[in-house]
Amino acid sequence: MTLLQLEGVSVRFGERAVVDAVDMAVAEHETVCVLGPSGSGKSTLLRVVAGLQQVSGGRVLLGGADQSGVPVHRRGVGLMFQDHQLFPHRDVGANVSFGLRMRGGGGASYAARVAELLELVGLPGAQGRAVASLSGGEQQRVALARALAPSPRLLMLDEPLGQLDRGLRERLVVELRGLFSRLGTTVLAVTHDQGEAFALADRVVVMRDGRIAQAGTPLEVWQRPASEFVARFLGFENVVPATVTGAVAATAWGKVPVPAGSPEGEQRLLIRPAGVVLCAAGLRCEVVSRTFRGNHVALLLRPEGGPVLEAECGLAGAPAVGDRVAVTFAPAEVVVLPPGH
Ligand SMILES: Nc1ncnc2c1ncn2[C@@H]1O[C@H](COP(=O)(O)OP(=O)(O)OP(=O)(O)O)[C@@H](O)[C@H]1O
Repeated sequence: MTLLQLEGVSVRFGERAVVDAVDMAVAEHETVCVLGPSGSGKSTLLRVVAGLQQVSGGRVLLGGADQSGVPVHRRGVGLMFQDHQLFPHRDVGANVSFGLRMRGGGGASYAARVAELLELVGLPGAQGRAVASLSGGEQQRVALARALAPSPRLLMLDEPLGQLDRGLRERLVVELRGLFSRLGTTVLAVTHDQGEAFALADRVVVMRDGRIAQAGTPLEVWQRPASEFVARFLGFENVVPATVTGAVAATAWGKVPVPAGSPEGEQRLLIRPAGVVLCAAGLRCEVVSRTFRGNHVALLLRPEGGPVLEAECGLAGAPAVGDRVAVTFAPAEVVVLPPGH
């Protein structure tokens, strides 16, 4: 069942279309992350769904009902912003119950519900704590409890973990995913951090200049970026012009095998770092840098021809900076990118 449907939604500020004829759907119980560089229109899209931003064209439907003219508080959506917007002078309990008061209802039941929500977000018994005494991560949990309090049919998160340090973000993202799947929450999140989006989402939507550049599962988008823009946005740097003939592409790095059925002719080629394989004989390179990344080593190589290459190798036997190595290319990690963009 589709919960949220955007049909040709546009938002123009003056001449400029910040959101440009976007079609998008979010199914019930699904988590969709909108991903894109700063200024690509992500927040504007969320604001449209929430009813905080008028559309210049198109429709927003929630549960099949057109939302034009429906005010924010009648849409049944929960919002959590980057700067969590907690009331600094109220305690945790008051901040969470604010979410319930907005909806109205019995005061007596608040205490039990607040306790339940704090339990849910991993802050049991924190009702009486001052907001100012909480760490950034704890404040984020309170903001989440507040957003979840009225049981919104759609929870919207804008850069939910934006200000937290990386370690904490990685932990919270796993917790959030578990929580949303337990609660069956439908989530629309926006972030510019692809790691966060990929960890959280069932489906990601990559935006560029107000348009959807690609939509798909994290795996689909990661494995088959639809354009050079998406590939580079995901952090892939090994992209070069190539002439594809059959199963081989001629590039500045020499001949590179491509997957069977790849389009022929003048193309752009992406080689994921895992596809740049150290070997005894092949394209000769010098190791410019190496970075430990937990379970592998990321290498930057300067080949004898062509631009620098990003490669990956195992921890054991990783070459040192300045070493001379040779590489070949694994076709499974090579993608012929569609032209344009
Ligand atoms: N009220 C407004 N009036 C004019 N321009 C606006 C307004 N709101 C947003 N914009 C512009 O629209 C563009 C998209 O903004 P938006 O906040 O949606 O992008 P974003 O992808 O969420 O970026 P970020 O990741 O930096 O938050 C930006 O260039 C912004 O300056």
